[in-house]
Amino acid sequence: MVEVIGLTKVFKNIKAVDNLSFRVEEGEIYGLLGENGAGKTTTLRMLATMLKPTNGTAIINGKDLIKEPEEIRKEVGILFGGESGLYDRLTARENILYFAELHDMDKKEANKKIDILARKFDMTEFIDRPAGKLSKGMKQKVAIVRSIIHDPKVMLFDEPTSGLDVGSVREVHDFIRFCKEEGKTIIFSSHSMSEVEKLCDKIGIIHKGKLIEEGTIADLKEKYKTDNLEELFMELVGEKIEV
Ligand SMILES: Nc1ncnc2c1ncn2[C@@H]1O[C@H](COP(=O)(O)OP(=O)(O)OP(=O)(O)O)[C@@H](O)[C@H]1O
Repeated sequence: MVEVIGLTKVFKNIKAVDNLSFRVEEGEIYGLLGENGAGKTTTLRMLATMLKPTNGTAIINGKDLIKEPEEIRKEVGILFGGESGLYDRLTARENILYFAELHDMDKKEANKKIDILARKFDMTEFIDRPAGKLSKGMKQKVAIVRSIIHDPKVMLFDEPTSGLDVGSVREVHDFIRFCKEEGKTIIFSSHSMSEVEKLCDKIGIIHKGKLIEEGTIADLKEKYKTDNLEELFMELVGEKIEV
């Protein structure tokens, strides 16, 4: 379970995230939807302890983000879109093992787990090849396994499909559904309502760092009397721009 409480991040004169609060239950996929610069990445980086909040906190599986960052790190996995951040000269396996070591995992155990996950995600053919020689989709699979090697209970996805082809997008979506089946708590950021609509149980619309609307797909359709959530999103965000 994740409960975000008044989370705020100020960079010099920019309030990137402004008093954000929302809650995600176990086994639920929460879609954080917003345009470029809305504050999605900053929110997820704070939840992953990669950035220190200016204010507010989050309770992740009973642990406090501010008071127990080391504990939170064990609970959380994060997958980014775009550059996968792998070391090109290391093999896919070595990249994952390096990350497993940072999480104090036993090397033998980690290797066993990599073999299981490599079979699951159809990676056995390239798991021992240098990451620099892999395609974008293959690299994203390596990043996927790296993100769950320590078996986190909470998964954060920051626009994980950006720059991928249709087949790879489907694989990432399948992985997100797999995480849900495993009972993980999932927060997924995107600027595409159709992508969020396909995957998420609940949506939070974020604009200029603030949560401006929240609900299930059915709730939002009912509230705004529309089936076209993409249009609704543009309207909500557009309205706020004019204010
Ligand atoms: N390290 C930083 N220093 C200064 N400003 C930053 C920093 N990181 C983000 N910002 C600013 O904070 C705001 C929110 O950025 P953020 O990356 O969280 O948005 P986003 O919703 O993830 O957008 P995108 O879809 O483009 O990734 C933007 O105005 C951005 O310029």
